[in-house]
Amino acid sequence: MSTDGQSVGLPNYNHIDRNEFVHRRHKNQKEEEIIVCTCRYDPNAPESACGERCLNVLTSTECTPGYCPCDSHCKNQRFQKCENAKIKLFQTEGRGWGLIADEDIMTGQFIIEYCGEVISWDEAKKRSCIYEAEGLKDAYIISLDAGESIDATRKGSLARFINHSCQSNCETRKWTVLGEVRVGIFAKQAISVGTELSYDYNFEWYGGATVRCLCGALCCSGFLGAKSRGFQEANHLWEENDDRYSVEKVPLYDSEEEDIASTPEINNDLSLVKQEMNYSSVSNVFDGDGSCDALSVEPICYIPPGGDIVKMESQTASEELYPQKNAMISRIRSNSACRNYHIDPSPASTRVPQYPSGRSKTHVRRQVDVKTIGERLASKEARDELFALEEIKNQATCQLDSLYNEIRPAIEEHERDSQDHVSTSVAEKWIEASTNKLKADFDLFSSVIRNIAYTPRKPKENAYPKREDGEDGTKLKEIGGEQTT
Ligand SMILES: C[S@@+](CC[C@H](N)C(=O)[O-])C[C@H]1O[C@@H](n2cnc3c(N)ncnc32)[C@H](O)[C@@H]1O
Repeated sequence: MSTDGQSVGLPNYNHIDRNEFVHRRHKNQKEEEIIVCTCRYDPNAPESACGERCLNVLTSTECTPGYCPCDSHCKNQRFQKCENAKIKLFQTEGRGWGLIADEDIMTGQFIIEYCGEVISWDEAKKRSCIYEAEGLKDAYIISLDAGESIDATRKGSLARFINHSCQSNCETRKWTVLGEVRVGIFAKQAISVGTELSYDYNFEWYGGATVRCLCGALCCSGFLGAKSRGFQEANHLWEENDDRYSVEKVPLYDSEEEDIASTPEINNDLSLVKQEMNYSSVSNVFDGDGSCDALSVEPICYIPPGGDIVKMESQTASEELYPQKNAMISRIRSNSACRNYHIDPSPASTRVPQYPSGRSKTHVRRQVDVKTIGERLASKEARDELFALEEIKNQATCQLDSLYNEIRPAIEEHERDSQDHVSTSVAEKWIEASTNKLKADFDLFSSVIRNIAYTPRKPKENAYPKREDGEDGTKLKEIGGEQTT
């Protein structure tokens, strides 16, 4: 990467290429936790070395060096080997620094890791207060999960300079690397050299500042976080020609403006915000993640000089403590696994319901009782045919279930991110397994019907198991009576 010779005015931060753990040590990955894929390197097929079909890739986990069967050919160690795309720092108009592609980038390509200090959530809140008090305007904290965040304010990789866009060309994804979750920036689409990189911060807005978004996209929502529920509930957005109220003053924090408190009143020509708000600075915590890439903003806290942290529950409280300023913290609403493959989630999630904990429910189907039906048929050929077809059906069901479990994280992630396409290889695998299952079902059921209709039955007394009612007619009812519980 290069800075185009423009290091003057660069923010003061330390450049790092690896996360630094502040409140704990990096996990020591135990040998039994290492997942070894089944790929075999074939010099004639480069994709064989941990490409799209690699089990680890499918679960957003990097292969562990020394354990991958493809050894040095393994292509699934992009974070570890810093296989970054060529990118360049540049100065935007009004949004501070940004990054542009310094080469053509392919869809799905890993661009760079979002590195910083890994801190606890409490520490993130504390720091955001401090940054706020120090007057820092830009937010660099992203949340990893409910307990931890990455703060790239003081130490970080170049990913910290990627700006938000409502029509982004990148996304953040979480990957497990050597036992730790890491966040990477990936291309959502092909990106030509010279194009600015951006991702959707997906701010969740809980109150406080309204920050004008300067992404310039046609579909721009006007403010950072404007699409979030919190923002929409708190700020009535006025439709064109809606003149029930005239709004004279719509104070906004514009990221271009140096001194927010001295910003003149602005007549906002985008969506008019009903209520008057104080100018405020965005506290410097944000998130970047995949899809996701959600930047959530919530009121944080105020540290009285020498005092304890006070949680700001409402704007009123914050106004008292920080006249003209509201502290906010933002976090990624991030994926647990990335979208390395794309699949329509609906059939799978319908097929395998989940407990709230995320554990799969066993999907119980009351099946046609092939054994009972077979035992009651007089013809051995008919019985053998039924049992053989039942076996094929069971195998197809097992295959589909294990495939589903294999790619479940991705499917769930896909559901959250509403991706509109899936990778061909996974889609093909899924379609093949589903088709096999449907065909096996069909073959079995049609064989049952055919044999019941055309095969002589054993005399009632020899029938097994003995039925209470002993009526042959019940068998046809059973066949048609498959139901799901
Ligand atoms: C992670 S930093 C991005 C890098 C930043 N531009 C810099 O110079 O360091 C996030 C901050 O950039 C600014 N920003 C990013 N995208 C923006 C946008 N679309 N509109 C307005 N400000 C934006 C906001 O101040 C935000 O808090």
